[in-house]
Amino acid sequence: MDIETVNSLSYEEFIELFGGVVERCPLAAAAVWSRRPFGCVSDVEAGIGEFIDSLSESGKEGLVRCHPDLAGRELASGTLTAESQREQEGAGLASLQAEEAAQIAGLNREYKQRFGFPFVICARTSDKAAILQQLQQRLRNLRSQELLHAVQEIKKICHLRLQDLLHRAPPKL
Ligand SMILES: NC(=O)N[C@H]1NC(=O)NC1=O
Repeated sequence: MDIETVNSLSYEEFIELFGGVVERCPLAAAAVWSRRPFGCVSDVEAGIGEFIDSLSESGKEGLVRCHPDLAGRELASGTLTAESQREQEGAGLASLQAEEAAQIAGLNREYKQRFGFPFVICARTSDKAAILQQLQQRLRNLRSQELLHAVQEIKKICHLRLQDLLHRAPPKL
């Protein structure tokens, strides 16, 4: 999809297409709408990045909380967003041994208790071993470091989701 196509989308079409690039936060796409026309496709990503950076600390925490647990209940029940389902399956989280699943669930719980938001990592640039290692390591961070880290991971997830969309054929909306 080229930039002319992106610029020609109505607000509703734009949100339908880009509303999920930040997990369960269509506001991120809605916030960049007024920046049209975009000069190039990476302007969309830059705009979303700036929107995220402009959030207050509690806003950033809210953004992190929009993310489902990795290998959590929603993966088991098939109620994740299509994007998250694909990402978690790709990292091997849908086929964990019972012991691995219990270990990740325990660490996710510990992480949430310590920081008050879920552990977020870009699953597509990771695998289950790296996720487990990162969970253990990041649990030792300060809360402020972790919030920054989680926001960086959200931007990576957003980048890859945008790449998927932009390399797709133009939408038939
Ligand atoms: N908790 C968490 O990291 N969730 C996610 N990571 C990812 O790549 N997709 C997600 O939904």
